[in-house]
Amino acid sequence: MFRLRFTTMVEAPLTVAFDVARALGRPWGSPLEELVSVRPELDVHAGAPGPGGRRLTHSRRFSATAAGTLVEEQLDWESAGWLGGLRDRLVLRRRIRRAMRAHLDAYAVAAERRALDVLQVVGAAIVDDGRLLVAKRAGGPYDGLWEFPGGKVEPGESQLAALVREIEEELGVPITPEDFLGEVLLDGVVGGGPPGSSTLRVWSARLAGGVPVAREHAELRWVRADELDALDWISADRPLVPAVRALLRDVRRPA
Ligand SMILES: Nc1nc2c([nH]c(=O)n2[C@H]2C[C@H](O)[C@@H](COP(=O)(O)OP(=O)(O)OP(=O)(O)O)O2)c(=O)[nH]1
Repeated sequence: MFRLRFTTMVEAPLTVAFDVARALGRPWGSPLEELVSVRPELDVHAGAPGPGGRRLTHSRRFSATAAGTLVEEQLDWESAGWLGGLRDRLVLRRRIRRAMRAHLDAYAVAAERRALDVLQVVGAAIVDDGRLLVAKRAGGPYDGLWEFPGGKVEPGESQLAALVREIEEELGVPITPEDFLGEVLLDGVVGGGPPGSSTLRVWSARLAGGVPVAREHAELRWVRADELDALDWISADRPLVPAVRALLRDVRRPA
């Protein structure tokens, strides 16, 4: 058996990175059978490409980072017999590595191009004195639910520039974004792109002056870590609550 690992960083939301990877398939002819598919985190396929009784398992993991989606791939190759194993190691491994590299370069370009058609939402987990600033939506389908202040990234705008602009518009204050906290899938169509493609990416942030005012929200509230669970969040945001809780605990820990 031999194993090959590849990593690719894609400037695209998790959903786009996952969907484009699935659509492009793999750089060899024979189809593999799906073993696991957890959109947008994990995709595992296995099968016997070509003659000789070899078995190949191909796993792809997708994780959100500040720079985009990190795609980690692993190929586990079981050869038929001792001689087959030697031949596969000497010849096939190099060939697969080359084919995968070309495939992954093309994949990154395709995913980044597709990402331009998908509307992206950014949010700020603004912390101060061990508390998080949460905002209650006013009107629309999420009326009365709590969220991270933020909004949609405009075409050509960087995500962090959009975050700073949205907070200035919504709360009337400047912020300094800090650490990337995570990315979650948004429900339905946020606007533009196929349904289910948009995600919310959240950064921790600090106030850089002033006092936040609810210009567009029904209410703003500073909450402690132990109050997070009880809030009536937009349901898409809930998976981010543990990261926010950890953030508030870190902030409170003495240096
Ligand atoms: N800002 C924000 N939006 C969220 C969160 N969770 C969530 O599902 N959303 C959804 C609600 C909206 O469909 C979309 C963000 O739209 P928005 O209305 O806040 O954006 P925007 O300020 O740019 O709005 P607009 O001027 O274009 O109407 O993302 C969240 O925590 N924060």
